Amino acid sequence: MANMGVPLHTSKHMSCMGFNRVFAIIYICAIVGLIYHHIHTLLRHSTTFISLAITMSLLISDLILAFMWCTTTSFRLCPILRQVYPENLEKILHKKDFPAIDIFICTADPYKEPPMNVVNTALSLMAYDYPPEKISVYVSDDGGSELTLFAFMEAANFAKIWLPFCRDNNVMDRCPEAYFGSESHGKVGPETEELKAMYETMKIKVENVVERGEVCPDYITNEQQRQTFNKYRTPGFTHSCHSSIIQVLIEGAKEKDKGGQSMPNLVYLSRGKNKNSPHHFKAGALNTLLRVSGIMTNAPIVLTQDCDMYSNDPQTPKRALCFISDPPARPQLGYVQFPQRYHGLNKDDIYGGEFLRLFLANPVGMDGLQGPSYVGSGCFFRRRVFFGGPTSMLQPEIQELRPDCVVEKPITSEAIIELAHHVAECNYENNTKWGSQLGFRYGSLVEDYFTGYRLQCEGWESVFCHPSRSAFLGDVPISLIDAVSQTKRWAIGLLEVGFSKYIPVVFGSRYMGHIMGLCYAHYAFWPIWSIPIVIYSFIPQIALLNGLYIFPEVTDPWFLLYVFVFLGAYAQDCYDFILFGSTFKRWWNDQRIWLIRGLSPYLFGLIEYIAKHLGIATQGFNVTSKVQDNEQSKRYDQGLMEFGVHSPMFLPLTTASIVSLFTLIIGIIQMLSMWEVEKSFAQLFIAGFGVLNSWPIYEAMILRSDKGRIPVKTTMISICLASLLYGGASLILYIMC
Ligand SMILES: O=c1ccn([C@@H]2O[C@H](COP(=O)(O)OP(=O)(O)O[C@H]3O[C@H](CO)[C@@H](O)[C@H](O)[C@H]3O)[C@@H](O)[C@H]2O)c(=O)[nH]1
Ligand SMILES: [Mn+2]
Repeated sequence: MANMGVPLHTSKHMSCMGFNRVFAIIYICAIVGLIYHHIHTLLRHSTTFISLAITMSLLISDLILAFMWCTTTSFRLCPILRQVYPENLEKILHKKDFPAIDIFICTADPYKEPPMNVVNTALSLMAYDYPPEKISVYVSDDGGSELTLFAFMEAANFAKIWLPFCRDNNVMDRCPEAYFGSESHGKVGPETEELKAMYETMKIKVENVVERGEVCPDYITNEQQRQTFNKYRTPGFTHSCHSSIIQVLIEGAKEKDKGGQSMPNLVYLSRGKNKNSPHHFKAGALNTLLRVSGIMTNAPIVLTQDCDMYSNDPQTPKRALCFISDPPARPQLGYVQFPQRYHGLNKDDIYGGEFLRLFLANPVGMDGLQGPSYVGSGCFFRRRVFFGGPTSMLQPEIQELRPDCVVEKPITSEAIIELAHHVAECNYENNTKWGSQLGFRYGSLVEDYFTGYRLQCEGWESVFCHPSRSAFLGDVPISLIDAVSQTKRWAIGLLEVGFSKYIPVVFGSRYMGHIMGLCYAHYAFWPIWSIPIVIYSFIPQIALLNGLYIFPEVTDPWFLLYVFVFLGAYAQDCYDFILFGSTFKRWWNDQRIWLIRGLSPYLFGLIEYIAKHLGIATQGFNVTSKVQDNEQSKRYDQGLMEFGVHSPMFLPLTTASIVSLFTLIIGIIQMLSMWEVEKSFAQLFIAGFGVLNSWPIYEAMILRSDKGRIPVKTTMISICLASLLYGGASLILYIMC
């Protein structure tokens, strides 16, 4: 935009857009051809039950793959890249007119999310290069743990030195752990060493407390603190059953840092819970944060952060402001989303933890439409979006929570504290619109996706901002079981939206247009990828072992169509990766993890979702562990896949890899003895591709002896399953023919 000649942001279409559109048309023709071929085979050549069943399963697989390809393509039709110019901000908006920001940090379990890490995240955000009196940091502790509170009491003290230090030395890494762990801190001078020692002391103290599981008496310095900690020790207090606890740790208006400047507010909150009322996991925590912050500061801008996502760039709020303070550019702008990026990924990213598509490529694609979806962290919202659509404001149940209400009393005043406790109680939401029409939406384990989707359906737009220096950096799972468990939770959450009355292809398309509807459908139906992946991992192989050829011969022109469809999709996927700055090896690992997800978390997610609907099981929000085990980290850094434990989630993987290997060996022997490669080539190729992808699995089964290898039990069960599959299939064939 041009505001008095100085732009705050600019945008341009990505140069690949034209190519993407042309390629999409060609590829659609190929898909139509393929489906025609299947139907033709089905009607003409499927004379037996077996051939009918096989053709049907291939048809279903390819229909699902085609649908998913269409949804993926909708991200490629209108990608745009943006530039922001935060240096121009103050030419347009005076610093004193910057809007206030309420920052929310969620944590849920002091043993999976070490309080010291949460503290680091909070300190990095408090140290933003932004007027401190306009920042309030609210920490939500769903773990209801005195350990977390203790860590934050320590952090409040440390902040008084840390904030002026960052400001005076113009530090970039404002997360202490990152700063002291990097090279840059050596250059500043002796005061740094002193500060580092202080930080280490705090860290040891906090880690000590966590290890003991309680705050020991010598760490409690005054009567007020004792009373606070006693709240956690009253009889009947458990992390899932207690009344709300709110502690103002820094009252910005009253306290000054060591440099004499004002400070941001820092508020600790553990919402009330009891066993009989649902707490809605993170969405519930965020809504409580919205209300408590509404009562205390009611800033017009809200930033939500996961506890591991520390700030990597102090300019970030100003970048967000470049969009928010420029209403003509996007009149209905509801939020500015920064990508989730991670530190500590291993070189080739074996678990595809970067989620390049999810967090980078796809949002860039949606940015050219109505804007990216919300991904749970690193998102600056206008508070107003939580109270109805842009033109239809919804009233909250009490006046004080209106987004335009101005708070006049200090945050520690008795009236404010009392009301804050009241809105944080577990029964407060009964008979209100919270979670259905107000705030973050309930009903899905991926509250972020669901909330963003509902907001965009209400008419809100969004913007994707991804400066070259990552705005935030978080932790990634470093073992396969953690990675697949996380994806499984997402899969269940996504299906909860996909098969609800909000089904994106219908509901979303109606309110946002078909392309946006397809984008949202892409996520909602992620888990159904498991159907074709499972079919292609077993059927061609088992068929070949039984002498059935199910694809066109190499000399058949239809074979060329298969080659085009396969290579086209893979090559474009790889091209996208390189385009977004990744590497070939990372792409290769990403396509492997996609297959693994199809065989494991998507599949289990689908099954558990169905079980839940039949009333057999329920799923909670299993927090991803952010604790680093040294030995595990070492193996992760070497790029080894970490299995280590026996889990049913691994069985489809290991079984499929055994079946593929066996098929490849038998197939090659057959080929050498009969020279009939034309017929079996496609199936041999699929088995070979499976083997290539399964390499780390064979290694972990046979070659490795470290703790991360596949347990013998898992291998044994998979061998049995593979034999059963083969035996069962042969038996059916024998009976039917
Ligand atoms: O009952 C709960 C459960 C979780 N959390 C917090 O939610 C955040 C995300 O949890 P995590 O275990 O790290 O899940 P991830 O799968 O890594 O998170 C991704 O997926 C979630 C949806 O499943 C989103 O909420 C997140 O923002 C997104 O980063 C963490 O800060 C937790 O402390 C709560 O506050 N209360
Ligand atoms: Mn996380």
